Amino acid sequence: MLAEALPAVDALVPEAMAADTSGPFGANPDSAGESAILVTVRVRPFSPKEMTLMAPPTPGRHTIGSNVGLGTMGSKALRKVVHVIDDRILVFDPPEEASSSRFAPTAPPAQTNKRHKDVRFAFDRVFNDDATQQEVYLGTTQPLIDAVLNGFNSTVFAYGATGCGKTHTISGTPTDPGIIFLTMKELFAKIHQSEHERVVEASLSYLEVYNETIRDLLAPPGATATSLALREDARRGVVVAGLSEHVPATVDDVMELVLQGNKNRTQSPTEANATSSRSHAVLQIHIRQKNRAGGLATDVLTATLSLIDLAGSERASVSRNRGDRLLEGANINRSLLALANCINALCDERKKRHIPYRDSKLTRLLKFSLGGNCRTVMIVCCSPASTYFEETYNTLKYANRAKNIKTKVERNSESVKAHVSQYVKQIKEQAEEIKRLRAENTALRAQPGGRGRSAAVAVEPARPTATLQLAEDIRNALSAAFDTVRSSEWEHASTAVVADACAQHLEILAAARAALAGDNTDGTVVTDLRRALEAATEQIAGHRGQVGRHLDHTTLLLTRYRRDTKRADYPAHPTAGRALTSDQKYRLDLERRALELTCANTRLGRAFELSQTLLAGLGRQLGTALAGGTRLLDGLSELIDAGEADAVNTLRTLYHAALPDFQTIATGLATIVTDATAAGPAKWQVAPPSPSRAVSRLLAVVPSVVPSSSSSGRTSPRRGPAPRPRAGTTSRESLGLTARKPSVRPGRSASSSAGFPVPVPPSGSVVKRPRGVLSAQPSLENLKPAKRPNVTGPSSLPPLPPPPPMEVVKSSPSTRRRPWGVTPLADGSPGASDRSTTPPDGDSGAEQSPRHEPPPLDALPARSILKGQRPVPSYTRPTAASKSHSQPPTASATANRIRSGGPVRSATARRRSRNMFDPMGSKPIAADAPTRNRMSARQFLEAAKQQGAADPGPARPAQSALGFRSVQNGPSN
Ligand SMILES: Nc1ncnc2c1ncn2[C@@H]1O[C@H](COP(=O)(O)OP(=O)(O)OP(=O)(O)O)[C@@H](O)[C@H]1O
Repeated sequence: MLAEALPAVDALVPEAMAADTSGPFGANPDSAGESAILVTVRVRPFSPKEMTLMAPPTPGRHTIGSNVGLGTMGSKALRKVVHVIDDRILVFDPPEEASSSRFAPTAPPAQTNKRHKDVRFAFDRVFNDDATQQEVYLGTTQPLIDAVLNGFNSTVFAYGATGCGKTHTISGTPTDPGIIFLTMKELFAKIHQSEHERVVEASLSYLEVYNETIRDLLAPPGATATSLALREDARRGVVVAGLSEHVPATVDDVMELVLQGNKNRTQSPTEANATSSRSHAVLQIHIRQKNRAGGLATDVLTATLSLIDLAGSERASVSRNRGDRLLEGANINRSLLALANCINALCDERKKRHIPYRDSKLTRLLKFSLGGNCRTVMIVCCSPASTYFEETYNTLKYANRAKNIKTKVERNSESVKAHVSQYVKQIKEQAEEIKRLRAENTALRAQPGGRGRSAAVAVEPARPTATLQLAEDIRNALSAAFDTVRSSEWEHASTAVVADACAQHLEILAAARAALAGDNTDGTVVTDLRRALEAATEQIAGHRGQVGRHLDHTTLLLTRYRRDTKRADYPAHPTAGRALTSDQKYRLDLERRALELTCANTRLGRAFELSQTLLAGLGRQLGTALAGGTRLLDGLSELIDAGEADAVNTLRTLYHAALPDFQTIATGLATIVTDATAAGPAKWQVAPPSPSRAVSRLLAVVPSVVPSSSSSGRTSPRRGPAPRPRAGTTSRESLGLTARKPSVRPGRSASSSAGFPVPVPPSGSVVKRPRGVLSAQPSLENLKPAKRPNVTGPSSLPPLPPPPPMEVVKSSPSTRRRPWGVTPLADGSPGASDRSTTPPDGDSGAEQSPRHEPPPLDALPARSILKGQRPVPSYTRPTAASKSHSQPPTASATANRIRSGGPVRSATARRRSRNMFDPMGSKPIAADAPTRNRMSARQFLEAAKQQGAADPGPARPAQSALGFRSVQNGPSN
């Protein structure tokens, strides 16, 4: 029934609001276009003081006065003049009956004839006195946040009479925060949410308009409080010049700034409000944002959210303010009147052409909020008490009028074309962003059990844990250790191989020496020599094969271990702090064994290489030795038909001619063995021969081959007594092999135990060593070789048993050839062509070398002495130059030819030459041996067998002297 009596609510609602059913700003609050100011009303509850003035609910008693203001307070009881019907409609000053029956059930029934205004107002939203701060926020400001973030300016201002709850609504209390806190909280939350998409910059300013002056509430401490000027900017709107701007990072920063500004705000107690704000406060948040993925032109959105707490209007007559308060009230009222005029003008089509914004600072500040590009929310605060009757009524009337104000909102979007330099900046920013995100990602991963929001990011390889690190350390330590010993291992291995091989070489040499030093011309000498050489060759070849097999075996093992090591991967994530797992131990063990094998493999490889080198060297040396032996045999074969004396002399000549070859070999080998044994004992799995072993083996044969300097020179090499060293010769001790009983002082000449000089370098000189021999210097005390100055040439060879004087055997030239061109002189001396004082090959080196004096005749074999003949001097090794430029002056022409490989050879000799043993296929034994085949020891033996079978040579001593038959059947004798 009452509802029917009430005027139609819809008639009171503006058209714009009638169409708006979905929200305070219509269906799409973020769309551009015309927008009406959102007008909301909040009715505060009665204050405790007002509650005491309320008329007791005594029935039948008139307790509510007429329309009285504050001036009438105390004299008459209060009544409620604002009745909220729903969230959009309120009734101002309803009749008592209606009030009592419908709006105020506790109020007494009206018993007066007083006329009530009974005006209904419809607003966008009406909040009753029990509305919470959150409800007010959600119904007024919250929709603006998205608008601001979409580039729309927005303003929220609280309007109303003093003491009606404007500050309470905008700022609130610490326990019940108002719109500022709630707005900032959500605004910053949304900014953080969009951080990965947009760069949002937020700044804040806070000012007050007090007595028509603008003051910065956040001015830095110490700054002079000056009135700030207002500027109008076509693009930015109204700007307060000199206003400080602050950049809060969080909502806490905002609240700190707001509290600081509130402290600075002018506030004074008045009769109406103990905490009356005497100024208009304007808090502005400036938002500037752009997309992170910007192109050539970047859209920059800017917007300003203004939260304004106006000062309350007051009637001077009622507020009883004096002095400053009165002045403040006058200014407040003036600015609010200017605001009311602007609102009236904005709503009046006729006056719309001129809006009096300039009438006050407040209206100038709110110019764009009321009539410009801005979404505006007006929160009208009013008191329900009758003491605020006039103020509330006027406020509601203005608010109702403000509903007609329409603003034209536009998105503040600005397209900023990026300069090239902008790209650099962007790249830098994005690089920093990536860095920051990576750090954040790493931090999130480091959290135990937490993947955080980076779970979607590609999983990086796991960082090594402590256990894995331990395993790595162990492996590295193993590697380092093996690397350290590897070089010394090589050294030892080399030494061992060289020492072993050199001992064998010396044995060969000793055997050769023994064979050649004898006067056995029946062929067994050369047979023995050949046997010794072949045996040594076979031995070394066998040794080489053994090393090669070791090498193959270890290579195979190494490959296998490496493959297994690859298979046994570390567990992906071993648990930190635990001991190594069995898998890890297995892998480490594999690695260790692989490393050991690597070392062993290296050692064996080195040994193999060395043995190969030595074998090659040995082959060359054997070839050289056999060349001499073959020449000797060739000579022997030629001597078959010669007379005994001639043959013996020729043989001796040949012996002396071949000897330098062996001496040279011996010199090199002695150096090798000295150096090798001095390098120290080798720790090698192939047990190296100890120096003492090598020496003892050598000594076992050396005494028998030391050439005797006494008597006949026919001393049996194996059975003869040990020779006594003499001046110019070298004993065993001088070789350094029995250094415990040195017989040669340092500095004196020395020769090897085999009767050969040991080339010890003089101080500062360099001794050329055979290939494959280590350069280690002798260091063992008992193996020091004796020093011998200037022993580099054949001229330093010790004197050897000279050949006996040639026996002149008269024979017919037709039957008795003189194949070697020995021409006896008439006086018993060699002929004029026989330059007995020079080597038969004309070696010029004789001039540089001391020539050995011939031994006394009685020292020569008796049967070889020929009267009037001078002994043939010992020869030095012929040089290539001497071979090519000079002819042997004397001695046997055959011997010279044989020695020089000349063309005059017997068929047998040529055949022997073709079968020359050259096991390693090394360089030609001599330049004059073009037809010599390269044969292995086995091939050599085979060839010998075949030749022996094919050409047994019934009575040719030369064949037996070659030793072929002896290889197969033993020495012929
Ligand atoms: N909704 C409300 N709920 C509870 N208390 C309120 C409410 N609104 C206002 N008050 C109280 O009323 C008193 C005055 O409020 P407030 O200071 O906010 O008024 P005002 O409009 O800001 O006055 P002025 O214009 O003089 O500054 C304060 O003590 C405040 O706590």
